[in-house]
Amino acid sequence: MTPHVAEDLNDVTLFERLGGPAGIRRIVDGAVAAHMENALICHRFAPYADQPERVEEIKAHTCDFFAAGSGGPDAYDGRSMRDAHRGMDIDAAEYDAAAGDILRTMDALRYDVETCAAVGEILQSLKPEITHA
Ligand code: HEM
Repeated sequence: MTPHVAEDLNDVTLFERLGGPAGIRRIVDGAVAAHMENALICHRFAPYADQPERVEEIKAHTCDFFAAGSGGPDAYDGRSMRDAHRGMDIDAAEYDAAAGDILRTMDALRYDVETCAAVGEILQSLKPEITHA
């Protein structure tokens, strides 16, 4: 491999490594399905079981948020993470459960270790905004 090619590979954004909008959507679909089965947090999502349109909206916003935050072309113009979770009083264990669902979903979808680690770092950075909002 020539140095030039190696440099180009390093320039690939996280958004591209996630597989763009389709890849992010697969992760969000898998993570939400996992949240529904996760004993620690399923009660947070249970009220939406009979609101498929609202679930679709939340998923779409989450995809847009991850796309913008990973270097995608479109800006995220939705609510801040603090505003989206305000009043829920999500604790650290619940947060870690949700983050674990996302990373296990990525593992199952066979994302490489570096890409999972990059998402893990972003999730850690969001924790103070989302917990006890
Ligand atoms: C892991 C990082 C997380 C991210 C990136 C994230 C992202 C989002 C986004 C973008 C929305 C949509 C807001 C909207 O439609 O305007 C949302 C809504 C929601 N999130 Fe999260 N979230 C995270 C963690 C959590 C956790 C840990 C819980 C609970 C255990 C949770 C529960 C919810 C619920 C119940 C809603 C729906 C709120 C509503 O109906 O307005 N989220 N989240």
